[in-house]
Amino acid sequence: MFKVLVSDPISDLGIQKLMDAADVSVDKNPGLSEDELVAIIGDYDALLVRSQTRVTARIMEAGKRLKVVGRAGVGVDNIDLPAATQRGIIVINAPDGNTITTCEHTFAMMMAVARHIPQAYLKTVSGEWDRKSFLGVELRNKVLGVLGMGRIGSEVAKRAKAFGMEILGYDPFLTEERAEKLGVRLSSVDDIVRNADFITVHTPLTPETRHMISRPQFEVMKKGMRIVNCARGGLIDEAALVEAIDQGIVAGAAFDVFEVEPPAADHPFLTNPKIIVTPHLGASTVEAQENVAIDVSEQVLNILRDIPFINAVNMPPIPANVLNILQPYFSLGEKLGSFVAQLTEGAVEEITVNYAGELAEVDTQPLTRYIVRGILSHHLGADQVNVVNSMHLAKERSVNIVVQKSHIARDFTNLVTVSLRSKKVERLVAGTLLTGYGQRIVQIDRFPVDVAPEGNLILISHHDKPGIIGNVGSLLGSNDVNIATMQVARELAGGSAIMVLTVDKVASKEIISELVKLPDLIKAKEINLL
Ligand SMILES: NC(=O)C1=CN([C@@H]2O[C@H](COP(=O)(O)OP(=O)(O)OC[C@H]3O[C@@H](n4cnc5c(N)ncnc54)[C@H](O)[C@@H]3O)[C@@H](O)[C@H]2O)C=CC1
Ligand SMILES: O=C(O)C(=O)COP(=O)(O)O
Repeated sequence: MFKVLVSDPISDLGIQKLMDAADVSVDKNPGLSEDELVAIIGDYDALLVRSQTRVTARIMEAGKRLKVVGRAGVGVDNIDLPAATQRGIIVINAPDGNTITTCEHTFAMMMAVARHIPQAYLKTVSGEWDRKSFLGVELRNKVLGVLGMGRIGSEVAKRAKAFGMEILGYDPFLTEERAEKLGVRLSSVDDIVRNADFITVHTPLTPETRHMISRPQFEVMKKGMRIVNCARGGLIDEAALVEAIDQGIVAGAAFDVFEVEPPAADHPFLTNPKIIVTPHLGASTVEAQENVAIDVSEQVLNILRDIPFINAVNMPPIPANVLNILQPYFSLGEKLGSFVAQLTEGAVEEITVNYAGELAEVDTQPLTRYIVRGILSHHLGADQVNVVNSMHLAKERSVNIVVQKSHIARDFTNLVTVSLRSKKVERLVAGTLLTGYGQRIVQIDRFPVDVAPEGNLILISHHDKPGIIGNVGSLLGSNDVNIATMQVARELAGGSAIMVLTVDKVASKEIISELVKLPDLIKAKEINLL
């Protein structure tokens, strides 16, 4: 039974799929402190959070069973990603489900700050009919600067057009072509800062974006501009904003997010009449909360059930066209890695992967992660290594990874060859997918073979002499080990040869040492690919 802890308020409807799963039990326990989480996290396989829970390295260290942290939303700045990667904890988010909701909140904030709605509301409900203090401005014909033209920024731009605004956009990934499609003028930060009547920020908080709007930017802004932050506290320098309001540069600001959340009781924003605030409500609609919870629950369920996943925050994304080519090879790659690791004696120093055929045309890094996972799992334990941390663990152990590519794959469409070098030996295995036959190992060291990489295998090296096959068969038979398939390969008649057997049950160590005593048999090694 997998145990999932939900430590922030997450939509019940959205996590229904998890709650209904027969193999999952869900505990909802929002609002725990770090110490309280550290005390209980050891029992859980998955943790579901929003932005409130800070998932620290301490929590992850205590989460000995923790496989996945699911963020029901976009921002993962509350999760220690390097610590997660190091421990092989997969971090996933739900980036699409709250885009429209957050965009609409941004618009609500922009209109509220243009028309002083919260301030007017407060006066009206207090019994004062004040129609003089709240003269607003129209959005029509105003210049809106959008910093960060990703999902939310682009949706804001689309809606701003309908309001008759002129839009300047900046994003390192915004192309001229896309800007034109969105009806946005591609601009620089400086352009936007100097010319906008309204600025809205929609970037993540990174060392580069931290205080992207600070004193030097406020100094050159149009007098009377208004600014909105429904992305992340810290993008706009809070102290510099208060100064810019005092200097009459900024006429109004609308903030949904703060550098420290919740803000201290004496935070200057809370008493400034020109600043309106909401408590990080950007994603808080029924629809968005259901969407993100559904997305994250599905992914968490797949990860817990070991169904290959394609996207994680702590792993580079795989484009769909590349995934189509690579995905069928993920399981084969892992098995080839495991196979060659079981053959190799001594500490692995170098892994060489050769991709031949169509595979050579695409970015094969995701497949390499599976191969390395297969190799390292043999030594470190399958529960310790996954595709998120496999490369990191190899690097940590100074294992050199060499990737080679060639367009010619002998007679196959694709061929994946994995060699391992240790101080003692160099071993090699190659595999492919054959239409109608599935996964095949087609080469072991220098011997061509045709073996399905599954189940219990015994690899025997021997001299090519008559009687060997019979002797091996009789010994295994007399020990009640049934041979399902057998392959023999040799270099030259009478030279060195190998035999690969698939057996129905694991042959004990004693049987393997009996095999080695047979005449002309050099080595026998059991390989498990379950
Ligand atoms: N207030 C709230 O409740 C919510 C806040 N958010 C936050 O909103 C922000 C945007 O979210 P999405 O649009 O979904 O993310 P996104 O990843 O689709 O867009 C972010 C964009 O920022 C751009 N960017 C990065 N560095 C930049 C820079 N120096 N200058 C300009 N652009 C830069 C990126 O290229 C990307 O296109 C995130 O910080 C997210 O955490 C998201 C949902 C709800
Ligand atoms: O999705 C995001 O990045 C958000 O900031 C939303 O945060 P929340 O899930 O409402 O705590």
